[in-house]
Amino acid sequence: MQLPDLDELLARTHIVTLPLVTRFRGVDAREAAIIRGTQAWSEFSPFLEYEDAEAANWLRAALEFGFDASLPRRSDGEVWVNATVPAVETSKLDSVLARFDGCRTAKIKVAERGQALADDVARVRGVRERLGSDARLRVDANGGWSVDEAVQALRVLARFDLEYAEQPCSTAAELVQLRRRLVAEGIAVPIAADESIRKAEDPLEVARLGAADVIVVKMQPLGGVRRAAEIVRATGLPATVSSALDSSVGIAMGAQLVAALPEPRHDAGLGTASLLADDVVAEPLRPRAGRIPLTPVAIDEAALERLASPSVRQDWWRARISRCHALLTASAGRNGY
Ligand SMILES: O=C(O)CCC(=O)c1ccccc1C(=O)O
Ligand SMILES: [Mg+2]
Repeated sequence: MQLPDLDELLARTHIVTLPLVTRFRGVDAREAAIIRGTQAWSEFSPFLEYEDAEAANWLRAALEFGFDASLPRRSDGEVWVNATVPAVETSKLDSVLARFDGCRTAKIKVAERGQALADDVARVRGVRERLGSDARLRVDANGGWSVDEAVQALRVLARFDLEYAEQPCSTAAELVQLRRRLVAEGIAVPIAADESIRKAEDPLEVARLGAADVIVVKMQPLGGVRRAAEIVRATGLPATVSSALDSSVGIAMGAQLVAALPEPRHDAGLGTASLLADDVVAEPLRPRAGRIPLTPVAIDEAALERLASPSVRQDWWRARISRCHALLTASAGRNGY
């Protein structure tokens, strides 16, 4: 695939600020670059604190999706998604869950800084009570527990029957230790790796070490549909595709990764358009009857204007895209793009 040159890429780019319904990952709004590709609308939205070397992978994903005519694209069918429950108080659970129509799986954030295990227990119990015994519940600690804390927490949370615990501890080595301790203590909670895949120098280390039962894959940080699918294949582990709290454009990119993976598939963390108070498409990809469609999204040009970021933020993003584009161009000889 030919990289679009920088001027063309920037001319095709809109920088937007999307307000969130509920605070998530410590922010109230999500900034994103929405790109009119030659093949599809595409998104570039690495988190603000990420360095260029890491953000360049996200640009690679955006370019593949927007400009690569040889990327297979499915427009029929649907993707099952999970409800994503931020680390809210139990009094907010009804209003959060109401945004995830028909979801049979929920992922609940736990180990939030400043909260206690009792808060996590109350939240998981509250979701179990509301969704019933047939629902699959996962928790995501974002690496917030030590091995001891994770054993203690999962011993209690296992009562609510967990599909898995995502990134309970921060390093792959800790996940290995934790899995041994859980087996030794008869605590039946599978472990999923997220940050240990998407932020690792070597995303296959998790599989080699036996650090996880499931891997979480996000198409932007892993450099696109093909690279992410290849990582899943190479690990040989079951995968959950998830968003990085993207606009509906990024969600549609994630849905194509789901479609590229073999079945059976875990319900995907692609219900997160429901956490946004505004979006760049006419019909946001919010779950209905627990699913989102694979049809290409229709951009709302008026929304791109309404949500346009302040000019200092536009300048910041355009400079970031320029630097990441230069990094990709420099490595294009080896990687194709
Ligand atoms: O997987 C989901 O349900 C939603 C996506 C999500 O949780 C997430 C979104 C942005 C950044 C990090 C994460 C995460 O999985 O840790
Ligand atoms: Mg996670």
